[in-house]
Amino acid sequence: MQLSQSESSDGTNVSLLNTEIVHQYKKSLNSSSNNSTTIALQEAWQANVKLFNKNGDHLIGFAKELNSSTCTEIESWSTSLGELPDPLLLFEKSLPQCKCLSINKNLQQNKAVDIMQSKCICKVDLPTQEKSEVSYFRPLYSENSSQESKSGDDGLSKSKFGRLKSKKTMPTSKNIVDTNCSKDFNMDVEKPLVNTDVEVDEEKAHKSQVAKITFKTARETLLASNPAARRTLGASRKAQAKFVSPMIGAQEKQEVNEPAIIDERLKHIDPKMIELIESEIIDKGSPIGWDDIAGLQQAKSVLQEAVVWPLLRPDIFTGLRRPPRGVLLFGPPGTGKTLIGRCVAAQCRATFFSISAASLTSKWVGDGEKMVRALFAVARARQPAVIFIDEIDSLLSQRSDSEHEASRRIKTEFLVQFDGASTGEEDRILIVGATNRPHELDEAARRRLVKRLYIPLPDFEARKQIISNLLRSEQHELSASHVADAARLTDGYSGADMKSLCSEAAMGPIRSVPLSQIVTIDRDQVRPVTVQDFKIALQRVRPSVSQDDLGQYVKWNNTYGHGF
Ligand SMILES: Nc1ncnc2c1ncn2[C@@H]1O[C@H](COP(=O)(O)OP(=O)(O)OP(=O)(O)O)[C@@H](O)[C@H]1O
Repeated sequence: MQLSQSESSDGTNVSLLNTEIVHQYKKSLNSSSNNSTTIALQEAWQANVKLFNKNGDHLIGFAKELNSSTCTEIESWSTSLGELPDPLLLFEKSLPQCKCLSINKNLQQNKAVDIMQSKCICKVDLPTQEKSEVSYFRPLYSENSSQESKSGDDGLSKSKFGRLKSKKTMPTSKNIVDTNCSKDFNMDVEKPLVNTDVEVDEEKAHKSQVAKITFKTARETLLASNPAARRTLGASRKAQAKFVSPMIGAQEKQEVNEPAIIDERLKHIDPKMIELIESEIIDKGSPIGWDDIAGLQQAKSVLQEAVVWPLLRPDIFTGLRRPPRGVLLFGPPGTGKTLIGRCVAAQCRATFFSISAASLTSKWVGDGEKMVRALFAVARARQPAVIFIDEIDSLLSQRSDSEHEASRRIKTEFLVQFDGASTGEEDRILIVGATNRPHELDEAARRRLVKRLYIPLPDFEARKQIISNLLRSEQHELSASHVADAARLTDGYSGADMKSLCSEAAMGPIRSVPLSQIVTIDRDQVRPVTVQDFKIALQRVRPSVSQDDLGQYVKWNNTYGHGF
């Protein structure tokens, strides 16, 4: 994504404060589907917020001066603008005001010029240190900007406030260059102010003040804090260019520790795939702790011992203590398998890659194989890493005659990569497979997923904990014994069912609000969740797992499971 469309010959990014850019920036921010880009854009946003807000008062004052004698709407406009935290809105609103129709009318009567000359608040000179921060403020799209810059003074002496005479519409990339506006904005603020001519002096001070408000693109912001990212951003990047993660934290870490290895491992990987993995597959949700997972004590302690400690201390878990590289979590749906995967990754301070096996064959049709290769390559570059494969049965199921050729190839590639990751002594990659259909896994998968842990339905204590945890963020009237009653009545419910139950109960207070008040009611006036709400919810939310299914899991666990 390219935000800045022009660079001056000396490499300085130049930009013009206009709605075109504001719009473009905003659009990029909203439409960015790529996490790395979004972060970079947000960095740019933050940088600009500071700049814009710092100068917001000045802009408002300036526009107010422009309008004060004529425009009746200016008072309410400036009042609301004064508190405006959003710099883009500020500019969207303030720039058109400078082109106020009534000003134009008054200009013809020479009134506005008088006002500006006598009252302009921009006479304040800048402290020397601040001047050095001031950057160019000239048309982004003008190829002749340097020329125009030279002629800027002339233009100004002819018509100091010529921009007010420009077209009523906001400048576009095309008309900016043609109007006096471009001359006015076209100033070299590093030139010393000339004190002999008071008018010119004021004018320059005014322009310096305005010129301080410089739009920073995402690229500029990112490069300022992370110069190495230059290699990954912008048009100069070739398809086979070395990958340098645009993530600022990760970048520093990689640069310092092992840049050569990372680049080497990703050399033959399609950069688009890497970007896709970075944005869609790496889970960046809030970290999960063991206490966030109710019950499942045995599974948790096995994982702690067999996986977390070894990943944290690879130096002492060697030889016979070498950890398994593959873990299988099996059990009914909604029992916390994904939660466990995320928790393990968080505890190991590992990058968590989460992918559904089904999406390899459907979402990335034709590219599944490449995606598997890229996934493991990125995981190697970002290790320690936990690769969580949901519905792993659909990837590693028993072979059948009807098996599609593409699926077979993905499966083969997966096993090759898996073996590569488990034999590499230095690699700290854990593959966690999750499935609701363990009996469909083939022998090759079973052999590789060494630790096979049954994740059953939550027991009474776990259900109590789930209800308590979920109610913590709600206003409610349930005592400990009420929670216990609800837990007793939910035998056979999965963790996900428990969550649905609590959500349903939490809707009770909302449903009791009269329809006419639903939009206006104060949050504090909504009544707390009651026992009665839970009773109603229990009639509506039923368990999703059948007893027959449970029997199958227990049987498979007895045969292949870890056996706790
Ligand atoms: N043991 C648990 N403790 C706390 N919450 C749980 C637990 N199990 C399930 N939940 C709740 O259920 C939701 C779904 O859990 P999760 O996605 O981990 O289940 P899953 O076993 O991976 O399901 P599936 O097999 O359908 O992918 C969680 O977001 C959480 O709110």
